[in-house]
Amino acid sequence: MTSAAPQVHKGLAGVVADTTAISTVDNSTNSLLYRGYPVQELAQSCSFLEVAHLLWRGELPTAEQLRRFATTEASQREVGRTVRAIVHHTPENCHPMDVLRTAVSYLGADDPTAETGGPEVDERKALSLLAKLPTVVALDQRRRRGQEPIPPDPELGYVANFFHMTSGSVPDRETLRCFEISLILYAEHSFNASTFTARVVPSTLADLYSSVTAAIGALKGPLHGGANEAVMHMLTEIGRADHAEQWLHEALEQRRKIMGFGHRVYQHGDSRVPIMQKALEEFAAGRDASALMALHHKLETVMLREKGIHPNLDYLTGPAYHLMGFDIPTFTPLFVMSRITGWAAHIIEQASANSLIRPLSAYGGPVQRHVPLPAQRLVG
Ligand SMILES: CC(=O)SCCNC(=O)CCNC(=O)[C@H](O)C(C)(C)COP(=O)(O)OP(=O)(O)OC[C@H]1O[C@@H](n2cnc3c(N)ncnc32)[C@H](O)[C@@H]1OP(=O)(O)O
Ligand SMILES: O=C([O-])CC(=O)C(=O)O
Repeated sequence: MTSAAPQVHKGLAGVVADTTAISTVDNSTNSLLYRGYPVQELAQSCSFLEVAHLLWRGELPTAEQLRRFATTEASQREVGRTVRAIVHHTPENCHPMDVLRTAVSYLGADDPTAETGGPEVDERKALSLLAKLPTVVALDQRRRRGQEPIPPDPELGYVANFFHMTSGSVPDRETLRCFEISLILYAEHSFNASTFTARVVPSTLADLYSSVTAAIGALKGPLHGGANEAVMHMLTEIGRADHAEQWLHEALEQRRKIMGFGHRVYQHGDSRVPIMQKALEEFAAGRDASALMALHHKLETVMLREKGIHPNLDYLTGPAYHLMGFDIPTFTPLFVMSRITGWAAHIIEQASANSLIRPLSAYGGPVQRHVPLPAQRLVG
């Protein structure tokens, strides 16, 4: 008697892999809660560091807790000589995500407590990465532009310091706020591919740096975090609003995936899009952005009409980061600067109630056969 073929859940679609108390994405209401708070409310009135504290400790900080959290972050932004050398010597034609992944891997090797576990130790490592990742991203963008590095300024807030390190100046309030909103929206999104990766690694009892290194690799691809870059490449390829309709028809005919559209969880639109749309429109209003915004709007309208598929967050952050002056290959590293918060929260949660993550597979290879003798197989 043969047993029934196991049911395969390709891409783990629809599979509930574990319980989490960190966030929930509700497709039926298009809502997203971080530790119970609607992301709309967090984006409206909180700073990114408050959200990081919320994700890691479960509660928004008091004024004193926030002061201590921000002081520790500001004091840890410097990276040592070896990390600066890693950034400097990694080939310029590699992707900045490769540089970031390598830098995090090195930071793990350089931390004598890397193998030590426990939520407090892991949160300390995560805060150190939260502080250092912007420094690495800024160093890399500047060396690719042939510019001298700018050291972090501990007197500046997290977002202002990042702009200072990349461009040498702190932009206006609208730019800072639009960027901060993007970080809050990118911070956490339940069991997405990179976060699931971040949980698989510590499920073997490996350390936080190994987990973050692997998660950076998972975020890089254009079906996930890499889409924010792909959106801007696509908009550049289309060029003008009056080209959008024909371009889209041809792309769909060639069965191309339209970057920045669709989502595994949301069928009726990404809960974060309206918030980011408003932030982008307010930010773009005072800038010379009307041609890009017209193209952006047109493509979205035609895509919805032709395919009924809504944009995701990357469709908004791509042009926002472009208008803020970041180079396109830096966009996914900006996502990493934010998602380190969600990844670390999940790493800590996974460790607190661990079970090795090891699914089954259905076998689809050849039936059992026997290795021929050398005289029979090593011929020709
Ligand atoms: C922050 C983030 O990571 S958000 C996601 C960022 N990624 C992107 O923007 C890349 C473009 N989008 C996609 O590739 C997909 O929508 C994903 C990967 C995000 C989700 O994929 P899945 O849930 O596996 O859906 P899948 O790719 O099977 O799509 C289902 C159907 O919708 C179509 N579809 C979904 N997204 C798109 C798209 N962006 N362009 C064209 N068609 C699409 C598929 O072709 C498929 O149609 P079919 O059933 O006729 O073959
Ligand atoms: O949830 C997902 O699959 C992808 C996503 O939007 C995210 O990680 O922010």
